[in-house]
Amino acid sequence: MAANITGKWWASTKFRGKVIALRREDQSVWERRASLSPANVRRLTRAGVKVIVQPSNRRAYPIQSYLNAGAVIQEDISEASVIFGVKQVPVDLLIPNKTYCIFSHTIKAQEANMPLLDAVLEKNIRLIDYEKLVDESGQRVVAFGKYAGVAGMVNILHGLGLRLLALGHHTPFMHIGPAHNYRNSAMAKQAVRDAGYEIALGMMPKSIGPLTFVFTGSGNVSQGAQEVFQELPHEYVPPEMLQKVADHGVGSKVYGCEVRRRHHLERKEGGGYEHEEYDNYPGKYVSTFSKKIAPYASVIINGIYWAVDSPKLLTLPDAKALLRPAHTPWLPISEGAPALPHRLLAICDISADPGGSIEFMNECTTIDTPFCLYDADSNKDTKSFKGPGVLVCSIDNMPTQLPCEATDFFGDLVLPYTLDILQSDATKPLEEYNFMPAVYNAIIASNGKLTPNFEYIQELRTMNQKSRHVVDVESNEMKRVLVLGAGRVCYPLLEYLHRDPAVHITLGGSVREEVDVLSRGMSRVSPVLIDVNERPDHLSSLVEDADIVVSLLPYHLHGAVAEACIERRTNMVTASYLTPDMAALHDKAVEAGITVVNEVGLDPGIDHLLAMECIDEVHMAGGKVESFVSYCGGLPAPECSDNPFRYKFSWSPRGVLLNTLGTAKFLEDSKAIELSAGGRVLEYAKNLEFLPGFALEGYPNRDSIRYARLYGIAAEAHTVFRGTLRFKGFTDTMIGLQKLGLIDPNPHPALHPSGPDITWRNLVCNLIGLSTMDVFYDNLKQRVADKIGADKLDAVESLGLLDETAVTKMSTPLDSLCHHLVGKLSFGNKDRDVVILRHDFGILWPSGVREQRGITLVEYGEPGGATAMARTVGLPAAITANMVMTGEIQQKGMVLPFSPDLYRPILARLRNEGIQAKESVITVSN
Ligand SMILES: NC(=O)c1ccc[n+]([C@@H]2O[C@H](COP(=O)([O-])OP(=O)(O)OC[C@H]3O[C@@H](n4cnc5c(N)ncnc54)[C@H](O)[C@@H]3O)[C@@H](O)[C@H]2O)c1
Ligand SMILES: N[C@@H](CCCCN[C@@H](CCC(=O)O)C(=O)O)C(=O)O
Repeated sequence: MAANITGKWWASTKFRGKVIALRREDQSVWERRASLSPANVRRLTRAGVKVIVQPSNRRAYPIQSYLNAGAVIQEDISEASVIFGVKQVPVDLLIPNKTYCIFSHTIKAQEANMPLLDAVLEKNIRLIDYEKLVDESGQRVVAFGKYAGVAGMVNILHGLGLRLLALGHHTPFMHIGPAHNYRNSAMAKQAVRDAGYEIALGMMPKSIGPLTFVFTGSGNVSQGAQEVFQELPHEYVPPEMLQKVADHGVGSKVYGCEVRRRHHLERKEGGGYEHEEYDNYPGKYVSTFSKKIAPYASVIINGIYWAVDSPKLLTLPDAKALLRPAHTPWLPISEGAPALPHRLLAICDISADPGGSIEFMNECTTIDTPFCLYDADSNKDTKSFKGPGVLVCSIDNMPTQLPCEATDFFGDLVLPYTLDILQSDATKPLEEYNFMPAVYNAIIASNGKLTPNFEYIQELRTMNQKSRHVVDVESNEMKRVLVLGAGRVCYPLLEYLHRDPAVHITLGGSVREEVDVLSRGMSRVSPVLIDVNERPDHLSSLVEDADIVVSLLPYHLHGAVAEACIERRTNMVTASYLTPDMAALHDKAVEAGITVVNEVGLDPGIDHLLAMECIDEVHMAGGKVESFVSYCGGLPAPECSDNPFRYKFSWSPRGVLLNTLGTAKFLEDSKAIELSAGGRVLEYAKNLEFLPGFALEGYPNRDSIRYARLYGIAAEAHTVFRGTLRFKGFTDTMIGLQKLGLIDPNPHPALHPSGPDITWRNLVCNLIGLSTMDVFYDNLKQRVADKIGADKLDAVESLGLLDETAVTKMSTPLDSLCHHLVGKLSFGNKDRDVVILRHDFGILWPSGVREQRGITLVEYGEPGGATAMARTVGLPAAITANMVMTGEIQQKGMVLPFSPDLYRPILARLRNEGIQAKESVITVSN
């Protein structure tokens, strides 16, 4: 209810003898406001109220003006029964048994202000919070909001000028200063108007295109901001027209768009918006702001009230999608008139809720440092105008930048309630008073207790304390990562995650030595022995204790881990292909609300990221990808390729061998080619010349046609091929072993672990069908040569497969051979590996020009240190895990890294780790 102060209230005798005080603000050096202006004080003193004003040279209204208004200026305010202030009061300055009217910031149980609330209760203070002075419809009746809007808009126009300059453009906004540089809002508006004349005269650079300003909310803040905006030559458009003006509007004015709830909120189920339902059940709604409105905004001025359970306007992943180049080929750009990096240039978050409606605003800026640049790829803020990102201004005390007007505005609103409040004597029971409902409902504490409406604060505190206690006790406020598998690619992942002191890692694996060795030297890595097949209960409890699981187990075990993650609602990351088993868990993962990111290693992984970066860029510029041929290999560096395979194991040996038996599908000149299992892929090997200094060959790897679809090039590409890279000689040797029957994953009676011992020579005799093992050695060699070709005999012999040494029997020929080869083909301490990844794109541009683009990544490992394979698998997986933990990836279910909000930040962070591909371009024809 609005208070009525009409009539000759000042003539009433009931105010005579009352004493109130206006305290000096001490919460911030910028705080120049007061809650009552000299004009307000004059009215009170005329009514016989004694108003004591504490001296302050910082207050914008000089002390003389309060003196002239009849106030008593003195340090000691203890005589007053009611003390008015703006911001929180230091605990030791709270005077017992008084009524205080302030913004206490305690109603959400804000931790920082709980000591203040405790002191209020202890000192028997009656606390009235302006934020809770509301009318019958729940609308706040006293607020500085309008001036937050005015100051915010001036600030963001000032920031926009500086940001555009850093991006290479002088604009009329350069002549607008920060709000506190102006004596009052009229002078600030004059500066805005002057900038507006220049805009109208066509002085905005053409290459930046039209500017659109989106205002969220329609309350005081938004209205204040729009008052300033309207000083520019402008046109308002409805949200549905925003895209059109963002693309094809003119530069001689700016465009405004006021976005109300109904424009972007819709029911999760069934769509539509209903005001009352939303007020009561905000959780039933989603916001389409990030998809339908934000992509067409140059500047967002956020002035909505945001409650914890209501949908966010912009999430962390939204920022990644928005901060990408806009497709505006019609703008006249050149080196001296560069294109903007993306359309969204600046956000003025006047709502200033860290982690709230603008999720990536995680700390308010200040009047001293009003701006930061938020870079979505690194998920970091910098206090700079230069570099990648969107400019954010989120000062939470903007009205104090225009202190006199803010004081006048607020004081006029609060004065009528002051008349009611000044009867208060905190020593007397609340029941003795008949406060007007607005005032009564704003009393948070009285007579040593929270008032009934605010008892929830105590519950909220208990809840907060409990959850903090759980965090403290159980995880020391740490993020808890469970890494499963302590094999060849694990170390760089651990090292990356362990850099964050707030991360604790549990490293689980079935081999004690592996988990112990890797945990050594990293204080926050705890080794745990676990066989995930044998101890599902143990797995489940480890998963329950984790915030995220990274599975670096052999890929056939990921399914069991994913089931445990679904059961325990824990997110998960793997570097492995999304197998049909894993894909089948998608719906369950969505239902459990968890994120499972797959294929974020090297191949699959970095290959996808680089492919998608190029494909999206080509598509954005109107081109087509006609062919995509990609090879990747984890190899020994050439100087370490001293064995018949020219190969050493830098990742799971069994996986390497099994892959030679897999099926493959690819598209070659519009013809789909399918290769059956059992070794056909090796027959398809061919020599490769893209790095002529290396003797490379390659053969098809799995189903490439699936990726044509997933990459979005199925309709335009005639060739899509993904292959495995080896040094020449690998496939010949492997074909030889296949022909001998050694690459066979099925059990063989001679290899039963509890059967009789057998030598490699005898096993080979058996496999090639010799009835006797007692065969003359030269004869055996001849028979082997007949079977596999004479050219492959040396390889078989030098691998010791014709020796009289015992086989470690592992049931199948493949596993027994794998065990044997691990001994022969492992990296020694002085060896190093190399990873080679090559993409060749055939691109057709709209002009008809054809281009051949090569993307090449060559990475060497450190002798005795991390292999290139481990770095290129472990780092993207670790970066992804980190992004899931920070909320940068929020998509639920089985996720692949094909969208820019994933591949851009992962690639950017890999570049920071020194992992960077090179690009070469050849224009082919016209
Ligand atoms: N995307 C890529 O580029 C890429 C590259 C390399 C590896 N990978 C994948 O990453 C994963 C790890 O590869 P790696 O080279 O480190 O493998 P690895 O064989 O060297 O290590 C596997 C680890 O899993 C452990 N393990 C095996 N069975 C287990 C069980 N039942 N319970 C608990 N632990 C068990 C082993 O002891 C070992 O620590 C594999 O799935 C692999 O296919 C992906
Ligand atoms: N194709 C290259 C690089 C392989 C990296 C390992 N990738 C595994 C992933 C298996 C998985 O975990 O799903 C593969 O088998 O290709 C090469 O063979 O040298």
